[in-house]
Amino acid sequence: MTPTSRPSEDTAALLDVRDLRIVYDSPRGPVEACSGVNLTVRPGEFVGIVGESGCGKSTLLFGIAQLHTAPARIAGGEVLFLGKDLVTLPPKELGDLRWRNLAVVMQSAMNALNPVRTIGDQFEDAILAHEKWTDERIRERSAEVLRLVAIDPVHLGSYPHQLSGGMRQRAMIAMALLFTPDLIVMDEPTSALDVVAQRSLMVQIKELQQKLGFAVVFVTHDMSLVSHFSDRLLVMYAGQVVEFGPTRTVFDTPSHPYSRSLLDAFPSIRGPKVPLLGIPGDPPNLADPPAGCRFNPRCPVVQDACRSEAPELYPLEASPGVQSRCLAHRPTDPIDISSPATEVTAS
Ligand SMILES: Nc1ncnc2c1ncn2[C@@H]1O[C@H](COP(=O)(O)OP(=O)(O)OP(=O)(O)O)[C@@H](O)[C@H]1O
Repeated sequence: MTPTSRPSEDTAALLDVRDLRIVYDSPRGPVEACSGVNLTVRPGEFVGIVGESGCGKSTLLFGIAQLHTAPARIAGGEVLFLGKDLVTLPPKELGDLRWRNLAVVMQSAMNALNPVRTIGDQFEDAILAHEKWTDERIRERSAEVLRLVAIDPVHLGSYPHQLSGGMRQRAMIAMALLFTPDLIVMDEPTSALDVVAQRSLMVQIKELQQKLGFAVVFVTHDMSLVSHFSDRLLVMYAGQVVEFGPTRTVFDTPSHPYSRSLLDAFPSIRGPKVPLLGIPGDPPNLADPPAGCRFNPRCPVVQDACRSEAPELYPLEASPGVQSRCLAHRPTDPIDISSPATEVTAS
């Protein structure tokens, strides 16, 4: 990847992911699920990551937290967090940073929590892995973080199966808050919940974030879910960042044709009723992505150049803070996508 793919150095960044490449080694060859991802997160910022299933969102999160396991491996790049590169950090130092400075909340609390240990025991394990606190201090802190997520501390004595799905997710968030980390990465923490519980959990995460000041990287495939809660939105497609910018701007005036298609595929809760447009075709096989722009076989405004020239992530002069991976946005010789699209090859 060339330096032009990294248009904005962000010296104030808490997390600075640089040209990260994550590969799954499969019997049929390497599958690059993250292809040169650049991403910055500032202290206290809420960054949403959206994209269709299989575009590499979870892989990226696992890579950021260095929780990836074989057959996944980091094939290049850096994950700078609090000035340290997590990719090369010795396991002991990485272990010290996790929970204390960087916490992770995964999709299903039922899988992440140990079913045969009480919530309180699991909080205690997490604390004792880092601190030699007294039993009383552990109890106090555990009760405090449960209260923060509106769960009665009496549930420190409960087993995960005794809590509702929403409570389990909130208990996981409480656990992530034990040391008030600088950053919490969340992989679809609301996806197993009904829409009402989803919204209430999102509101709660946002309130906690504003109160405690931690930054959030939040992965979802639901663009509308993060629209009200994130400061910046990163749109991923086929292992690459295709658009990154202030959420309102990306939402109101999406620049990349994929972002536009993704928005058209979700209903607006309050806006006028419009027919939902699906995105034709499927995301590509990452073992053999298409030449040129990876979205070209499905792009409604594809031009001939898109089939052979791979776009970089270009900063948009007209939209400060927005970057787009579309040849229409390259600073020199941008292509014209206003004319009717040539034939879309996706079925
Ligand atoms: N164990 C594996 N072996 C080979 N390839 C894999 C493996 N796990 C994931 N992949 C590849 O990585 C790509 C990205 O997967 P990932 O789970 O990160 O996507 P995602 O955007 O998080 O999807 P979802 O929204 O469904 O969770 C997949 O399309 C797949 O090609």
